[in-house]
Amino acid sequence: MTKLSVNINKIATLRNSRGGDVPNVVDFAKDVQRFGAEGVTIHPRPDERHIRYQDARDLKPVVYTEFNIEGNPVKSFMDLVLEVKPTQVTLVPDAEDAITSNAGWDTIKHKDFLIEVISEFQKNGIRTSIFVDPVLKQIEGAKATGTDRIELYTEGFAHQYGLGNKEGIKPYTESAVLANELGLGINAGHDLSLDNIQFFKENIPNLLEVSIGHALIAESLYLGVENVIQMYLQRLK
Ligand SMILES: CC(=O)[C@@H](O)[C@H](O)COP(=O)(O)O
Ligand SMILES: NCC(=O)COP(=O)(O)O
Repeated sequence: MTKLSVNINKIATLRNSRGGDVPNVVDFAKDVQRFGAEGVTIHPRPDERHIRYQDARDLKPVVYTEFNIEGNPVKSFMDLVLEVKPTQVTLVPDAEDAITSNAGWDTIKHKDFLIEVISEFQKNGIRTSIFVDPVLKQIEGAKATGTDRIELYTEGFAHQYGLGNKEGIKPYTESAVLANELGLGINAGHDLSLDNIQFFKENIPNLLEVSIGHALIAESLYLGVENVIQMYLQRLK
């Protein structure tokens, strides 16, 4: 059984574009859980261009499924996560000016740093996951950090799958087999979608959780727009 955690960053992006509170991210989080989502993911960035630090605090009392906060463990992020105490923190080595996450950790180079921050979160009862590329030595390196889980960075798979190349799954399957042998839990995310999720799941043994945002929100727009247009037309008769 693989849990679906909905990343609601894009809802905050839409809200921020008008400066008000529509759509409301807390209501959206309540609704995705009502509709069956098994987790809510946010990825606050230091510039707060979508999810704001205050959103994390406001979401804490309403997220009764798994609450996953992702981000680069700079001091302000660490303080926030230690205050909010989500179910899981996912550490992502994203540069401040990156449009979106674009690489996993070098778990060998940053081993000491990761050991330190991971143990701090674990001491506070927060499960840890670290964002990694599907590279065997990076999975071994992840094990050495003491993390509970890894999150496989799936952009490469999604890109290849979109081009019709199913071989792109291979490094992910091999990484998952190794992670299972090492006793690491396996999450995955980035550019997963209705098109590629089933194939991905079928090829990853013991996939515990996926976090999906960009495609899921875009798909919701496409799949909902007909209904909403009919509702407007009804009111304009
Ligand atoms: C780690 C990861 O792949 C996602 O959290 C992704 O980075 C979403 O962040 P943005 O919504 O800022 O693209
Ligand atoms: N961890 C991945 C995530 O939360 C969502 O990534 P995306 O679906 O917005 O690419």
